[in-house]
Amino acid sequence: MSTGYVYHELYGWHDTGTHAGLLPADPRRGLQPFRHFENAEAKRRVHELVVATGLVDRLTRLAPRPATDEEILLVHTPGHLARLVAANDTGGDAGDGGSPFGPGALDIARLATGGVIRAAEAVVDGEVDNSYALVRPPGHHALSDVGMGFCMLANIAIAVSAVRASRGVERIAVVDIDVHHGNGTQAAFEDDPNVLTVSVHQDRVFPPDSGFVTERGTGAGHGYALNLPLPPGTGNGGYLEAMRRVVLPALHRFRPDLIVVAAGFDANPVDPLARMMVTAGGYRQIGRMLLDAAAELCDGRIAFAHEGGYDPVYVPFCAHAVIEVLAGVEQPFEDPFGVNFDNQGQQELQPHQETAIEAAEKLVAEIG
Ligand SMILES: Cc1nn(C)c(C)c1/N=N/c1ccc(/C=C/C(=O)NO)cc1
Ligand SMILES: [Zn+2]
Repeated sequence: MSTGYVYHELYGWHDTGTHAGLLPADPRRGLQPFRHFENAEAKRRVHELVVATGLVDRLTRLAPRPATDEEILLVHTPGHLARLVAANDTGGDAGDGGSPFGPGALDIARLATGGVIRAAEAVVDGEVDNSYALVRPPGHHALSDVGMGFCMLANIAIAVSAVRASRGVERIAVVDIDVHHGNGTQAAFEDDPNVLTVSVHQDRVFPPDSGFVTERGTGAGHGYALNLPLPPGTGNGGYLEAMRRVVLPALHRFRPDLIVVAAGFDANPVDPLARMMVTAGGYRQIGRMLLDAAAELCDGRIAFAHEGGYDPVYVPFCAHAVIEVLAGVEQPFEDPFGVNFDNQGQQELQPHQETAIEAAEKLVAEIG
């Protein structure tokens, strides 16, 4: 099993400044300066754990390249790119006031997008069996004409469009396990029946009023967007049931040629930006299920792109667990927090979670 791995030190240099977590510091509003939640720490520490455990020696390092204007414009408007180019010397905000960036950020964002493209291309070309792109800034909230939710460029939507254009890949499924709704990826392929987008997320955390089970895609794409908003507090039991009853059946009906995973780990029990309880062991099982689906449906072709996940201590164990599965590691590295989190009350599937799952499960049969 060969697993491609993309990481570059420049991803850690993306400067999101000293917001008070999410909002610009402002003494008049009582907002004391503090690092932005989307800072380098969690992702840099994922890489450090991958190196320190020796897992990196079992991976095939793939060097990222900057996404070209042409690739970016497959998804984004010229106006959006022009605004990012214009702000590249001074720094600015991706568009929603909560997504700041420093000088040169567009260069890093292009490298993140290009890293996901490289990871996807390597899988399609058979250079590796599967891949993991540990990139920053994230991308799954970026819309064609505006960035948001810490995202400047729609990394996965651009990579999906790029491999379709350059390699003629027909049917691509994007599974978004980030705890926030993958609104940007969904919007990019809203009317496209050849791209299935499935997002499992905490109900209405971000973007606000987004990710309802009623959002199904439009026109020819109706039925090819699937949303499963889960209640706060959902743990491994709820997530694995969502995988078994919604995500995997949807993939089997859609029969993709390639699976791309928006791998956010902010559904973990100690993440500052959500309220779920998925452990590294839970993520390991989710990764296993997705890898098995790829093996059954598309010769194992699956590429993961890192999205959110903000706790610098625990996210490394969650991402490491998934990368171990991709690399076929038999003896997983132990999660030192796992026992504690597994023993938390109500980790198993709860009735109100099953109700949410049933609502999405009904829609799977409509995937053509
Ligand atoms: C609260 C609040 N107040 N205001 C004004 C804003 C802008 C607020 N939250 N913004 C958020 C909250 C969460 C995210 C998560 C992103 C992610 O991890 N995606 O995967 C992004 C922005
Ligand atoms: Zn997220």
